[in-house]
Amino acid sequence: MRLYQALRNVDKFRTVFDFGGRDVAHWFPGHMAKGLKQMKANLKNVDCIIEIHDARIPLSGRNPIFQDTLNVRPHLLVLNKMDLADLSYKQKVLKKLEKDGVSNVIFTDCLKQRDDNIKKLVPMVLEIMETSPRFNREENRDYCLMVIGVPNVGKSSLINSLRRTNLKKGRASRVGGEPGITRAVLTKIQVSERPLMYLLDTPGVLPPKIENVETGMKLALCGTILDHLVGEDIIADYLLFSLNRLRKFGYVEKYDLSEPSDDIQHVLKRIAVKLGKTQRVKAITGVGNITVTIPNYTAAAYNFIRAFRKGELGQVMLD
Ligand SMILES: Nc1nc2c(ncn2[C@@H]2O[C@H](COP(=O)(O)OP(=O)(O)OP(=O)(O)O)[C@@H](O)[C@H]2O)c(=O)[nH]1
Repeated sequence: MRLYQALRNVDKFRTVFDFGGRDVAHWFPGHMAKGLKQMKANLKNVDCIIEIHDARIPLSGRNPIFQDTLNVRPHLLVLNKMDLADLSYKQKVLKKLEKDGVSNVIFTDCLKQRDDNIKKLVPMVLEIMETSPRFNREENRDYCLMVIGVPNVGKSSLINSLRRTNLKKGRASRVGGEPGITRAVLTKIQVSERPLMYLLDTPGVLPPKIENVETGMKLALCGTILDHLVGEDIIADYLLFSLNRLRKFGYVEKYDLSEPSDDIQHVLKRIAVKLGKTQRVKAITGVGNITVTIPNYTAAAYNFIRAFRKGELGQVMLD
């Protein structure tokens, strides 16, 4: 009976999120131009681009800056953090990506000690490369890959996971930079013996493409944009909105709520109380000073967002 009432309640929840006229222009600092320039300069030494993105937002935020290059160069899209994504949408996502011209896609979990998909990556890359012409590098017998992607999607983790899986050791032996590679910055790391395959050990960080505030908010939720630039309070509210929209009510039980709620202040208050995140503040009243206990909303918002990013509130597909 209570569940029935609670779900009826859910029907009255927000269906559209009010972004309050926020401007995303300053959400991404412009310091990445240097990295981009360097990446472009090194593309001539690269046979295949491994683009990595967050599996929870397979369509949002990918930077098309490399599109021109990607069109002519073998390209594999790795959708990482699959452990956090609702994979019941996998086929739909693959179809949509294929429609957009992205047909080489693999889902991975780079934190897993042994991820079968990571094992498949080198053979898949080889297959992609063998069916495409090699640009500028016909004479080379080894292959070189470059990992690119927006911040925090797991580029370094992918490189480590590839080393772990293919070289069976923690650290790969480094090889010196080839002429033409900016030696101080880019080093090649072997990831496979047969065929001989290397990847550039410094991943290329792309600024995400933020088409609108909602895309920006999804990127923020996944930890791609520094929280304080967007604001933890609004990220927490957008998280609550998204969980309700997707009917992912794990937060109700986790934080001892009586039912789903669309009111972020109410939810944060419950979280603060449950976690003991309260503050004692002095209040001056007509009858003297008293001390009152108030919830620490900021700490609660922080915890709510962290729990989501660790997968504790369920797997989601935000696109
Ligand atoms: N749940 C989960 N977390 C992951 C996975 N891969 C990476 N992470 C976590 O995501 C965070 C970012 O990973 P990094 O490998 O540093 O990402 P990056 O893209 O190199 O980050 P930048 O250098 O900031 O651009 C870390 O906390 C990782 O532990 C994954 O498959 N699943």
